[in-house]
Amino acid sequence: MKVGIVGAGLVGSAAGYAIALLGAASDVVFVDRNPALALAQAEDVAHAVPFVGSCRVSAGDYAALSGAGVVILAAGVPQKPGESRLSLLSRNAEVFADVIAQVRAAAPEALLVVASNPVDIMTGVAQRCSGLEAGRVIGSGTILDTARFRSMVSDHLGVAVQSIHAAVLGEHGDSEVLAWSSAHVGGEPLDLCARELGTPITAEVRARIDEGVRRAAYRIIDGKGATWYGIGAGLARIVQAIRDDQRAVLTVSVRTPHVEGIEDVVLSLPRVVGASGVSATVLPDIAADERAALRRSAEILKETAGSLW
Ligand SMILES: NC(=O)C1=CN([C@@H]2O[C@H](COP(=O)(O)OP(=O)(O)OC[C@H]3O[C@@H](n4cnc5c(N)ncnc54)[C@H](O)[C@@H]3O)[C@@H](O)[C@H]2O)C=CC1
Ligand SMILES: CC(=O)C(=O)O
Repeated sequence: MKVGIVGAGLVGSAAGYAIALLGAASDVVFVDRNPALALAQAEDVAHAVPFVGSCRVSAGDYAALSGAGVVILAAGVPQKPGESRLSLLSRNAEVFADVIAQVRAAAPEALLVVASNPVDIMTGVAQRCSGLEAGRVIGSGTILDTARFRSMVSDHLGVAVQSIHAAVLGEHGDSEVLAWSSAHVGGEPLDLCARELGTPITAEVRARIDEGVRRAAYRIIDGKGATWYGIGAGLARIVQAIRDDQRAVLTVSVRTPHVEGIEDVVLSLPRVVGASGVSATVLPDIAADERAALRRSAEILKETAGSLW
């Protein structure tokens, strides 16, 4: 499968690198309004491929996206230190108005995978501009926050991250909801397992992990200006699920008719992801306070999106 990446900056190039190393695509094509950057990223990523396998990596204009099964949208501006994701909306909505029509003309069959922030709202903008059905326009949403959550729980318990099943729901941003009540470790409820291991989830532990996940992007941006490796791998994971029709359950963002009483909102829930995009949602059985927080997150996204779609 050919994967196009529009926006060959830090996130786009990290996604291309992860896709190439994982062998998640036969071809990766970078497109950027700065063609010299796209070409340089393609050349650099291509030089990693001989160490691991085979993937053709190139750069081009929109026409080069022809035949792509997936196009990742990572164009636009990132946050500055201290800035929230939602503050990027008007600037990145303008970028998408320019990009989506050209992507659709070049690659009409492609599923769109959105990374640009605020990713939930940008996913709604991409869905509206593209005219594609909702499940074919997938925001990376909280796939990264879920990875951060699982990683911190794994560190706390001293258990492999692959054995931690836990999800972050709602906005990819400040109002996101860590679904503690539905978290499991190797099939056992998290609280029970944590007590058995002698590493209970006390109120302090919970607050530390909640803050650690919710503030991760701010911390990393303070330290190195941007985040890219985590989301690069998350985008590659979505591409794998589509390419292999895995029907994997991933926390990604799509336009959703109803969430906790809020209608027509774009946010993350655990979704079944395969060759046709998102085909179903698996709503976890979460505690009442988490449901209320999910409703609040949906309200914030709905209010911020305003009349964008
Ligand atoms: N969803 C997530 O979890 C994450 C999302 N992001 C978001 O990803 C986006 C990209 O971030 P970075 O790669 O760090 O930024 P960057 O500035 O390194 O790259 C953005 C690229 O977009 C290109 N671009 C801008 N307008 C364009 C247009 N009209 N057509 C084609 N290309 C255009 C720029 O030339 C640049 O190369 C930001 O909105 C950022 O907030 C960043 C990290 C995680
Ligand atoms: C920047 C961003 O959205 C993140 O790292 O979560």
